[in-house]
Amino acid sequence: MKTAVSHQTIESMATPFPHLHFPPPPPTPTPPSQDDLKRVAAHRAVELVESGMVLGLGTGSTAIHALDRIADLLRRGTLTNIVGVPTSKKTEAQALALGIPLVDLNSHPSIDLSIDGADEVDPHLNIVKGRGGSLLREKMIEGASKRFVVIVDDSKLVPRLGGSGLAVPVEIIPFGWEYTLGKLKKLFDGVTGFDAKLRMSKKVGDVEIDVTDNLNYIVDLYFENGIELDLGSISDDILRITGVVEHGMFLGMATEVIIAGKDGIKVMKKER
Ligand SMILES: O=C(CO)[C@H](O)[C@H](O)COP(=O)(O)O
Repeated sequence: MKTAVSHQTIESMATPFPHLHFPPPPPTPTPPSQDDLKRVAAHRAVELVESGMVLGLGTGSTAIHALDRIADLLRRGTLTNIVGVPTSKKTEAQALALGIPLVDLNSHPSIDLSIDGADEVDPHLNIVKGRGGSLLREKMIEGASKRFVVIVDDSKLVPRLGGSGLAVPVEIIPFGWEYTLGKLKKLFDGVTGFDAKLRMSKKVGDVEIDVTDNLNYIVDLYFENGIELDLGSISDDILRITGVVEHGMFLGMATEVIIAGKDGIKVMKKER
């Protein structure tokens, strides 16, 4: 009893109008997560999809948001008669699970619109792709597209390719891989901070070489200061090495890049 009285006294002292009930202050808004930003960029890109289109379906944690949205619009009947060309086996499985009808590049060599993520985007809309290992199919499908829309959160913007410290991937054939790796190392001999490594993947209790959907290997090229050389020339030089299948620099291919940041969406468009 004594305790209750003294408690009320303290409360009355703390609140000048103890009979009034004040609602709790509104919660401070939490900043969007990186995944929220990826979703925002993806949903904006899907606004470009029209019924009847042939779509290139990208690979990765950003592209999956586009797939989800397309599937949702198909279910609602807002979009009809869409077919997708998947850029990887993983995307193929995801699209099938979501009920997106699929075709392939052989039957549909001209694609209306491709939507895909990227690892890096430079100010000229050149991009690096292939951290997920799907660079070859992505480059074929996105290269066959009338419109290629890249969707990223703003952490992917770099002043020059290679500048994020992530790799520029190169897909090579398994035969003689050490020879091809050696040739790639020689190409950038003398470039400060350069390194090249065969991509390894961890399997349960074991370490194994990463194998692409095309049963090839990947060499990751690291440029400590980003690529300071002419991108077109080094693209040609890499592709000239016998044993190299393709690299992950997509130069001049993106028609637009949709960038989501905490302050909103920015769209960079290729100059015509
Ligand atoms: O090129 C890719 C896969 O080969 C991906 O698009 C790229 O790695 C970006 O992935 P994420 O959206 O998960 O960051």
